[in-house]
Amino acid sequence: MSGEVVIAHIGVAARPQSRVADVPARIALLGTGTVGSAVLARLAGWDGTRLGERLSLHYVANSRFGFRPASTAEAAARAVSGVASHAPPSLDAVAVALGTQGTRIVIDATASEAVTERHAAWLADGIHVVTACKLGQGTSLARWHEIREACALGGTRYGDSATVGAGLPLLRSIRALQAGGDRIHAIAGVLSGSLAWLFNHYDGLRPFSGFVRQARDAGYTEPDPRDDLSGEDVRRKILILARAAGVALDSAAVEVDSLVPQALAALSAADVDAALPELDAPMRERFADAYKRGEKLRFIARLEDGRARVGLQSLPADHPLAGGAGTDNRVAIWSDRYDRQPLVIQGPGAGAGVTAAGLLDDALEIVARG
Ligand SMILES: NC(=O)C1=CN([C@@H]2O[C@H](COP(=O)(O)OP(=O)(O)OC[C@H]3O[C@@H](n4cnc5c(N)ncnc54)[C@H](OP(=O)(O)O)[C@@H]3O)[C@@H](O)[C@H]2O)C=CC1
Ligand SMILES: N[C@@H](CC=O)C(=O)O
Repeated sequence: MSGEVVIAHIGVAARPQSRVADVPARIALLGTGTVGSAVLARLAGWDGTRLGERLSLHYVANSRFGFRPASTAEAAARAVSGVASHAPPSLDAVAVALGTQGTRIVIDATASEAVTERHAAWLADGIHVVTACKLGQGTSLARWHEIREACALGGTRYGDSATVGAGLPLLRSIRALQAGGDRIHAIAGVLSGSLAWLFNHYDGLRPFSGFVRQARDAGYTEPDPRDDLSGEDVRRKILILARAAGVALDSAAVEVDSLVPQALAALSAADVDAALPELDAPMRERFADAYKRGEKLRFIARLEDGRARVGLQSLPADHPLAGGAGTDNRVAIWSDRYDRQPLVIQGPGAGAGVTAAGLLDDALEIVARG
């Protein structure tokens, strides 16, 4: 029914929200790096298709400039060219560009604290947020609550599929189990795509630092690879999973065993690349110890009995969590129904294409639900 206005009530104390049927959702994309440019490419590939008709891009920004694109193809080209004549980026411009009517969605493909700080305000104002950034739900418990409350207030949704497993059906499965009355007992597995890739490729012969550079250049690491190597990225992911599973875990309650030597941790981001060889000797030693026992190194997160731990482990080669290839995440979930044999979910856990697809899946789901 073209032109019909629907009043949607989602969540507790939802604000009335108008939706004009058959009008595409208005999108703002923040971040045009590895993930953001793949979002633009996927959107541009949908031009003229049924999927493309559901989403309309109204604002694009990175840390250097922001603009209102004429089309997704133009946005993709301008974002890549980085033309200096664009206006500076503005987070205030996001809501203005999205307007006040219809379904409005911010896609956050940054790792920015400043952008994350806006999530709750957008949600409370009726703007949905779809994010690859883990700083919203994977840091303080207070912020996690703030986001839940803002969703309830604004009648909005927080699309988080890309925050864990780069869009793998992990959060979705945990929520589906709970919706069916299951309690989650434990979660364990490989949650970092870059660390999976590193330990699937490191051979103890060539320098570990060279593999880190390759993983960074392939777009698997965080903008600062120390966020992966320190276990911080995995801490955020296990927190997101734990909270989704009903365990209100505080960030400080996760025990994290970092791979980053003190000297490397203390450097500014600009000096990290040159200092990556600091990793080589300690990693060679850990690899050699595991190799002697016929074992494999895997960076594992575990949640059990309301406690979580994250760190590098040496596992027998036939251990269920030692499998997988490339950037594979491999996660086991124990619940009431999966009490002896866990549910295991495995697949690529980093990379531009899968992450962009996860973000746009969430955006399309919001559009479908209205
Ligand atoms: N890479 C992957 O495989 C995955 C990444 N993620 C998450 O996706 C997010 C993005 O990662 P990735 O694309 O690899 O990172 P990149 O460093 O490649 O891109 C980050 C982008 O964010 C932009 N940016 C930074 N600050 C702001 C700001 N205040 N406003 C607007 N844009 C800003 C940067 O601008 P500029 O271009 O000017 O530097 C850049 O375009 C991260 O949170 C990461 O954890 C999640 C799953 C998988
Ligand atoms: N740096 C992250 C990217 C996805 O979240 C990882 O290595 O898993």
